[in-house]
Amino acid sequence: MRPSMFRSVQSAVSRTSSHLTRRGYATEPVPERKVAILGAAGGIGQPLSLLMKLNPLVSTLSLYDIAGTPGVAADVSHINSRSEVTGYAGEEELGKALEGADVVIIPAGVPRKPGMTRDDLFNINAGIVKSLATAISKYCPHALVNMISNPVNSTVPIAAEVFKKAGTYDEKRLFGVTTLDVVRAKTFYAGKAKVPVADVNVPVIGGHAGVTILPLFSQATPQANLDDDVIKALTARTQDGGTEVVTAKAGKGSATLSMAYAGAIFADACLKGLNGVPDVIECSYVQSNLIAELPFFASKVRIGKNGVEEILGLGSLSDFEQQGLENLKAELKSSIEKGIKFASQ
Ligand SMILES: NC(=O)c1ccc[n+]([C@@H]2O[C@H](COP(=O)([O-])OP(=O)(O)OC[C@H]3O[C@@H](n4cnc5c(N)ncnc54)[C@H](O)[C@@H]3O)[C@@H](O)[C@H]2O)c1
Ligand SMILES: O=C(O)C[C@H](O)C(=O)O
Repeated sequence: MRPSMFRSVQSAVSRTSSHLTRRGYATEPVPERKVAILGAAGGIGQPLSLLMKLNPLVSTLSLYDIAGTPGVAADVSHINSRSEVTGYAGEEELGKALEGADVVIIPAGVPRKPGMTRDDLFNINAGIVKSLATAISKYCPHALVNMISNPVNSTVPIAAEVFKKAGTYDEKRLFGVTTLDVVRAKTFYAGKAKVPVADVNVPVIGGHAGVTILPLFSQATPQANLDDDVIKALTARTQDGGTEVVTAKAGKGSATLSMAYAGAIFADACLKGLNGVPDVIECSYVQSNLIAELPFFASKVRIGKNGVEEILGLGSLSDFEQQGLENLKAELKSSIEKGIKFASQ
């Protein structure tokens, strides 16, 4: 667990309802925040529900799925942390699940099996995302939306189109969650650079599938003089990280635990941004004008009270990364167009 998150979890467990620190001094009251998780009974949804229950910034935790959420909610609700937990099951309860949500996290949809690409999930997940986005535009149009469902490169444009049609689109409030790529890049880099993983930072740009995932190891900190072939191998491993897990799970799904961790980190950043914490910066796949032909692109973004406050520049890229950027454009462009076309039908 990231050290700051570990401290959050510790303080969640020790915090009282009157917001006293462990030493007993009164602190600033923490704002009320409702977080809804759509797909909460799934492989990602369950551990993500647990992690969000441990987050002291959450006051109401709303767990929605087509089935199974009352059990998940009953289970995590016994944890002695701040939030009140409610489970909602079935479409007729979706409105109640979403009403008043500040942050909506969406890990709903089918995962990959060995041999599949993320795009192979499009036919099923596009429809799921479209209907969930329609409900968000109706019940909590101002929420920050954290899209986890794959293919993220297309599901984010789908949600954007749905919101546009409903007249509720605010590009600052829609995020594709690419945090797992960053988490992987940090872990793999620390292993090769032989530096403490907790100190490592690596920006990951582009999108969230294969070559569209572009880690910028030239900007990794702490810097290490790794050979070109090591950087190439680290890049390939980060791009194939999801497939590595899908293969190892041998038909039983894709990354769930590491994704729940990554999703919890990103949602925590959104909550901190909403609460006015300064300098909250994470990589995310958002509407962007950094690359002319790619209306959605992952890069470092500053998250604030209204969502995306600033899209940070890409910084200087090595020749290898510059080539990687050229290589990802065609695939990312076509995934974006596929999502937009689907949602406009
Ligand atoms: N962004 C990322 O980095 C990342 C990482 C891992 C997985 N994923 C994606 O996340 C998605 C979920 O993965 P998983 O392993 O949790 O799958 P899962 O099958 O274990 O869980 C998905 C859950 O979604 C629910 N669901 C289906 N239709 C729904 C609807 N209309 N409304 C609400 N819930 C619905 C299912 O009932 C199930 O509980 C997949 O698309 C997967 O590819 C993304
Ligand atoms: O690889 C997958 O299908 C799931 C997810 O996108 C991941 O990166 O682990």
